[in-house]
Amino acid sequence: MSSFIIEGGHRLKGEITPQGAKNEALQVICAALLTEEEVIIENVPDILDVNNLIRLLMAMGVEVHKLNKNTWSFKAANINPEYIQTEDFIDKCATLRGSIMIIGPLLARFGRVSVPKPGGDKIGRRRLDTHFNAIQKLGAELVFDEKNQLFCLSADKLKGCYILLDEASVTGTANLLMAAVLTEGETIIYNAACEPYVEQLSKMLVRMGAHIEGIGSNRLTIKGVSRLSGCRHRLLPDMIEIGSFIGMAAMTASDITIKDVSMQNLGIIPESFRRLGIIVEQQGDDLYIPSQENYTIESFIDGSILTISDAPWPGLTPDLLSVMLVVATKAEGCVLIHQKMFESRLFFVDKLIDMGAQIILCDPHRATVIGLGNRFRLRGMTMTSPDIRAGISLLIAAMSAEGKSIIHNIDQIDRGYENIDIRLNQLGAKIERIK
Ligand SMILES: CC(=O)N[C@H]1[C@@H](OP(=O)(O)OP(=O)(O)OC[C@H]2O[C@@H](n3ccc(=O)[nH]c3=O)[C@H](O)[C@@H]2O)O[C@H](CO)[C@@H](O)[C@@H]1O
Ligand SMILES: C=C(OP(=O)(O)O)C(=O)O
Repeated sequence: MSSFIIEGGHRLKGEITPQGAKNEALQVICAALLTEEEVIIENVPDILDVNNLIRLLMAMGVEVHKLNKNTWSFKAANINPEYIQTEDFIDKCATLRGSIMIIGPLLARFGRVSVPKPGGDKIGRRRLDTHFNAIQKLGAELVFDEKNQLFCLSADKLKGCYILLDEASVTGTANLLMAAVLTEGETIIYNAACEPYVEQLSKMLVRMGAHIEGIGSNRLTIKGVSRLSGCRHRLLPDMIEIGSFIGMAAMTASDITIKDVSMQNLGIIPESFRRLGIIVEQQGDDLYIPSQENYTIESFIDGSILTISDAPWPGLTPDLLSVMLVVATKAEGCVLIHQKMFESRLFFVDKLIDMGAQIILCDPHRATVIGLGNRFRLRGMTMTSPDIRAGISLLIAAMSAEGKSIIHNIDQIDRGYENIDIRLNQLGAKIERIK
């Protein structure tokens, strides 16, 4: 496992361009399985999760070519049905959460698929009922092979119907949508996740020949077609990386411009950082974060302590709460961070407490941060990254801390941030990668 050695206290200056979005990449790469024709995807981030998914598709028999640094071509004309039964397939699926989204396309195209519990962050229970309950409504049969912990789905024929999701699951919506576009008849998905990445997937599917109405809303109406064609698709910038850079700039009192952020797809993210007192200026489609010595957390209008909590889109993404929590440790004022969706994502605060931050972990979902402003600087420390977003948050903490820090298990960061050490060092950070 690799580690980062970070020398804290360096301010960053300059411009940084966000990578293509990890969570969109995982959806649209799976969508390439829906057609025998070539699908070209641009702006693909060079990160562990995406590379693992590409490796999985290659092993399945998909013809894959890297056309240039961030552009890939996929042709799923000859998928090997036997490989999908092998241990190697199961092991590869288990490396990432996104692998669950091969179910919809493979079931719709080949009538059967078996997958293990997917990998991804260990941030609490991550059930898949929404995926399987919905796909069963389309007519698939589900058998859970307890001994091998495999979900086995089969269907002679899928048939469109009305489906009300029990929760607006992002990967669940994507999976069902990908099955529905090749399913006979009309499928209505209500309580669909409607974040920009699902919207992007829908637009891509329409370019491939699918009929989808209600794109961008939580009610999608799909009229199934018998085949889809190839297409070209470009990923949006990664909103979680953009948010991470905003937080990093604030914590290190840096002056940075985040280029080409696709402002209309950031939703409530810039405003949420503003509530922590951070100046986030829109300049065309860039975000400028000026160097700030101090920032003060707002209170609610009635004077009570601010709460920042996650909610399905257009609410605030849960993937940025760890970053916001770290940012609050250096602010003036108090905030309650309420992580509603995941139950084990806040445990990393013990490391921040060891660094000197004042945080009360109220329960697995809530932490109160008492910002210390400039009265105290975090101390550098040795720590291990438990998950992707805790990882980037600890990196931000280490960059602002006094002295040296070491972060182990940085695979967790590499899962979602492309060459983060190299890109941040170009702006003035001092991060060394050791194998
Ligand atoms: C590969 C990928 O795209 N991963 C993202 C995707 O995961 P993923 O699609 O796995 O997450 P889901 O949207 O299914 O749900 C995430 C968690 O939130 C809970 N939940 C969800 C919806 C809801 O209305 N109420 C509710 O409580 C679920 O029970 C679950 O514990 O969406 C999550 C929520 O934005 C993000 O954190 C992940 O980064
Ligand atoms: C939770 C995340 O990823 P995954 O769903 O892939 O585990 C994340 O990106 O923050």
